[in-house]
Amino acid sequence: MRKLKVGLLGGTFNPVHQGHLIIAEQALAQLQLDRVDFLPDFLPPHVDHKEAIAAHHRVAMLQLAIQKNERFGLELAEIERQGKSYSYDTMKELQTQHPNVEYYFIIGGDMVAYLDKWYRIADLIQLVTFVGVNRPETTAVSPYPVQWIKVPAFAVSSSLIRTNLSQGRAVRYLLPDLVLDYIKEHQLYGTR
Ligand SMILES: Nc1ncnc2c1ncn2[C@@H]1O[C@H](COP(=O)(O)OP(=O)(O)OP(=O)(O)O)[C@@H](O)[C@H]1O
Ligand SMILES: O=C(O)c1ccc[n+]([C@@H]2O[C@H](COP(=O)([O-])O)[C@@H](O)[C@H]2O)c1
Repeated sequence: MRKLKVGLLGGTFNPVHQGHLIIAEQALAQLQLDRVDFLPDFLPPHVDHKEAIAAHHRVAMLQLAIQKNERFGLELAEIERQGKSYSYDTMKELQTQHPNVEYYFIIGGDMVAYLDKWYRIADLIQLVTFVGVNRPETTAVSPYPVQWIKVPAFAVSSSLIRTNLSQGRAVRYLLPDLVLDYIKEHQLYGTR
């Protein structure tokens, strides 16, 4: 039986934005995946501290953002496990639970250079295929077996959205309308 090909887009999603949706859809189409699951972290595994709003808000916004795409899903393993969200721990758990699934872990092209800093990277590359999101004009290289996809650059980030929101600047169309409505309704990121 053919294994199911599932993409995972891991991140903090603080908040989710169009850049995330664009790369998930491109990975789905270019690699002919069956599904892409968004994987929100509980605590980002970086050495430097990264603040994020409560997980239930980040998850609620993700649900609103993906609800119209039947091939997008949510993977809540890291939220349920709590603690630091090391990808190795997550993939070990998911592979054990779903042995009939082949996982593709989607990461921004800039992050590929830092893969050697990831927790148990040598073991992790046995569990997933990394998908590097590259810009059309650049060449992609890595000592690790990364499968590259080319996606037009859309330079939005969650930090930019948080900054704009807190300073009353425009963010419409940088993220889905429903997510922006949720942010305003719950007065997140300094909105009122
Ligand atoms: N505009 C974008 N284009 C391509 N990849 C992106 C973009 N924004 C985020 N990503 C990738 O999506 C994944 C999850 O990102 P994350 O949730 O940390 O969002 P972020 O916008 O990078 O957040 P922050 O600005 O808070 O650091 C990462 O692999 C990141 O590289
Ligand atoms: O496991 C690690 O050591 C590790 C180090 C850096 C990043 N990651 C994962 O990579 C994904 C994107 O990270 P970030 O910080 O860009 O949101 C997210 O799922 C993180 O858990 C994982």
